[in-house]
Amino acid sequence: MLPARSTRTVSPAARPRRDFSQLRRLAQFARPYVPLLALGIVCTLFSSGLNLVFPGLFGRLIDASFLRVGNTDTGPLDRIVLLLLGIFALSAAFGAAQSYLLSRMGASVVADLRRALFSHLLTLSPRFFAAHKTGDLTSRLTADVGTVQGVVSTALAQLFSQAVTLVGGVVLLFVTSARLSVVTLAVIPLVIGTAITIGRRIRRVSRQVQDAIAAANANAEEAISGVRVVQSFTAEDQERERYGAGILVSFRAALQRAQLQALMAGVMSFLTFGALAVVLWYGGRQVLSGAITPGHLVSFLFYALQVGITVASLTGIFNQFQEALGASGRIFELLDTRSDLPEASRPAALQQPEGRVAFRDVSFDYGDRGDAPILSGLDFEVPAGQVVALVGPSGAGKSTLVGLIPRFYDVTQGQLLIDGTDVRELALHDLRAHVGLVPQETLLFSGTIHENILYGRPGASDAEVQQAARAANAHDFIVGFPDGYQTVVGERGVKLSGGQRQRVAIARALLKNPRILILDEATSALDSESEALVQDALERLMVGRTTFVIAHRLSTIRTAGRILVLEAGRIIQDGTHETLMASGGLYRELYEMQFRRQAEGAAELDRPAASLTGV
Ligand SMILES: Nc1ncnc2c1ncn2[C@@H]1O[C@H](COP(=O)(O)OP(=O)(O)OP(=O)(O)O)[C@@H](O)[C@H]1O
Repeated sequence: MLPARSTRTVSPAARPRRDFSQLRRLAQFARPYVPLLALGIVCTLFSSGLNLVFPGLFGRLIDASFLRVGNTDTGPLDRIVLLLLGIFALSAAFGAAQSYLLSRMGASVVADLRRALFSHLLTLSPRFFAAHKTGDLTSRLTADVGTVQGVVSTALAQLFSQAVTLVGGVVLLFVTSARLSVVTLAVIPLVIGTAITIGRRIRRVSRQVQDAIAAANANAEEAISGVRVVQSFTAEDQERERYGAGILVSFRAALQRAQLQALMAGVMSFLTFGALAVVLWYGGRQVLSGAITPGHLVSFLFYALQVGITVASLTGIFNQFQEALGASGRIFELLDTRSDLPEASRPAALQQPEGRVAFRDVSFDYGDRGDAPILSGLDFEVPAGQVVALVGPSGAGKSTLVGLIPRFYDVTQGQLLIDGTDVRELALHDLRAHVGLVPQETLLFSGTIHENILYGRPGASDAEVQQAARAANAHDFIVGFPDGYQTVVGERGVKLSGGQRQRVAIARALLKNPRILILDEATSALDSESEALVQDALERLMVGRTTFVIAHRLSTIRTAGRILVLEAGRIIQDGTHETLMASGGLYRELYEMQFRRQAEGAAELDRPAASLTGV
């Protein structure tokens, strides 16, 4: 949730300005579709203009027929009805064209808005995603943008046609009978006043509804993606309650909104039809006194009805706009969020880096805890091509350290240099193009194995994909599937085993061919054959690259060119396996503990993770 989002207060003077700027921003999204909009407006003018003709014709129809009882000449009546039919047909055709054109514009604007929002989300940093729940973000992409869509397409179309009808209707009211018009229009300030007062409250509550739905969505998203954990802890009731509580909040807010909308509709309806009754009474007296004909009164009533319906539906549209302003506020809030990883205005070039990495007196904290920094005083240099194993207790800061290299976070103090250039001076895209990442929890995207490997370098040939898969020891198991490389892996790769997923991820990294590699070795159980295949693939992947391994396996640690031992965010030992074993200290302790466990053959404990990085 964004901090203080729903409780933010806006001074009354600031609100209209903000509303206006939001509308202007929405309008900017509509700019490419101005021709469509213009054509839509022309159709609206015709369709609504034609609709304004018929009350006048109705009046003439009355005077030409009902008041001439006994007259056998039906010519005038026939002509008027034919004219009416023609007008209705034309108006319907223009109305349909208008509806299509403006809806098309709305759908286009909304598609652009969704694309812009998603594309912007992808530029935001891990810090942002750590602070926002996925469900809340997807809710903005779906529910909020959907609300805006309603307005941009249908409500906008209605707004134009109602505006034309309103202006035209009022003019024609005066033409038909100025006196009656004054009586009718006296009610309009009341209508507008009500619309503004209640509308404002509707908007506030609408935002509460959207906020509550987003929060509930976020819970649902977590529970669904972690459904195995939920089920294994038989925590279904707890999750039901949590989601139910969120939905209750949104339900209550929605009820409040419905009450306000109902109140608005009721008041509007009474004001409109009450005014009509008054007109009927006053107009009837004028007909009786012979001041106007019955046809005139009928025309007037139709115009008044049109104007009344228009005013009432305009207030409905006004409501919709209020809702959409609430939703677009939430959308623009996201679009306005800037990444906390500023891009250099003139980035240094990084075409074919060697892959030297240097930490210069680096300190780092996540900025959310006031106490000691997570990393402090890191000062070391890794020559190109060296394999560095990071070892240390859980929470020592190993993952945090490697996360600084692709700039998921910026150092709080000091400098991180690649080939002598501060990473903050490089274009983020260039930097990351040269850094490969094989995380512990391999994430594959739903799609085929081929697509997942190709992710490493879109545009690579089939032969290159296969070559990478072979080097990653993945080719054999892939061709063993009936669909081979076209096998669909399921969401997050669930249809593959842990070891298979890792090897696909290694193939993906091989295809990317980065100069710098970050490897978080998996701690999850792999049988020894699978582990040997993964290990073999990893060794091939590391060749010739500067590699940082968060090492859990004895074999990796022994063969690493260098070992850095981290404790509480500081490097306390730096050397090779042999030198560190010789000098004693934390490394030897961790190593011996693990070795002992392995020697004891304790099946559950013999995984290196338990001792070298997990104590
Ligand atoms: N996104 C985050 N926001 C705030 N604090 C974090 C974040 N990620 C990690 N931390 C904190 O930073 C510290 C170091 O965590 P880190 O994940 O780097 O340790 P680690 O050595 O990799 O541990 P492990 O071996 O258990 O994975 C921990 O105290 C952790 O709580």
